[in-house]
Amino acid sequence: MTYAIEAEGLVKYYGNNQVLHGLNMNVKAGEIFGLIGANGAGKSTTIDCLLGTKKLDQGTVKILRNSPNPKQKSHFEQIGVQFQESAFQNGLTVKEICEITHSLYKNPIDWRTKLADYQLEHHVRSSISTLSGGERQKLCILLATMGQPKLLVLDELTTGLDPIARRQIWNNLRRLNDEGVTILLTSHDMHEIETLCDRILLLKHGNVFMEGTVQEVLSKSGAKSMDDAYLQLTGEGIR
Ligand SMILES: Nc1ncnc2c1ncn2[C@@H]1O[C@H](COP(=O)(O)OP(=O)(O)OP(=O)(O)O)[C@@H](O)[C@H]1O
Repeated sequence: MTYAIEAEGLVKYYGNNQVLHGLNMNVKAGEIFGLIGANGAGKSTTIDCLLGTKKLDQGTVKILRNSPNPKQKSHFEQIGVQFQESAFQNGLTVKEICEITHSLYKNPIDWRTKLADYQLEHHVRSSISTLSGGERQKLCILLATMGQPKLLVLDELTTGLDPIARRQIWNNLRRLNDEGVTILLTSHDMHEIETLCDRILLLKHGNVFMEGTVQEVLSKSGAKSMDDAYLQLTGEGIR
């Protein structure tokens, strides 16, 4: 079995607040893996620790068989990342940010041919600040794929996207996955998780609460949908 990510015993504190409590997590090469959990469960922190953009207090991570090191260009070129809030420099146009990102990689995609996949072809000369939230989100995902990554990491993938845009993104991700790209994503949209993910890990208070295929999680919970399974498993019913 080849793993794209192997993480063992992850511990992370912010000051005195322990956010990850010895988390173990493996993502198989070629799968779409969903990290789910309530607000504050530690999903973004986990992703940061896996990527090495935040320092672990304890534990080990192998990502594409190496220790995470965002400064090691040849390794990091293989990992495409879309963070929750992408900071764009003020005033840049779509074309400019694409050209800048393109120049960072050894084997970049021809981004102009991909704009239509993200419904951005009419926005090439638009300033990023004038894009809608959903358009900006799509641009983030396009930029994350610029270097032809082996692993794509997407934090809150389709937040703010309308149902059509969401499906367009899902199709794009499936296509990338069919081409061999491993995908790690977080989402609060259980329908999205059910539709896309081969396996999921439910994080609760910084530890594994449950993991398995969507089918396994559904049958363990006895629920018919991931939405119901999520509410039942976490016991976080609506009051
Ligand atoms: N830089 C930070 N400094 C201090 N505490 C932090 C920091 N970042 C996150 N936290 C805390 O760590 C906990 C986990 O946060 P994290 O962002 O990892 O959760 P999450 O599961 O991604 O949440 P959400 O679904 O709301 O995005 C939260 O209690 C949060 O307040």
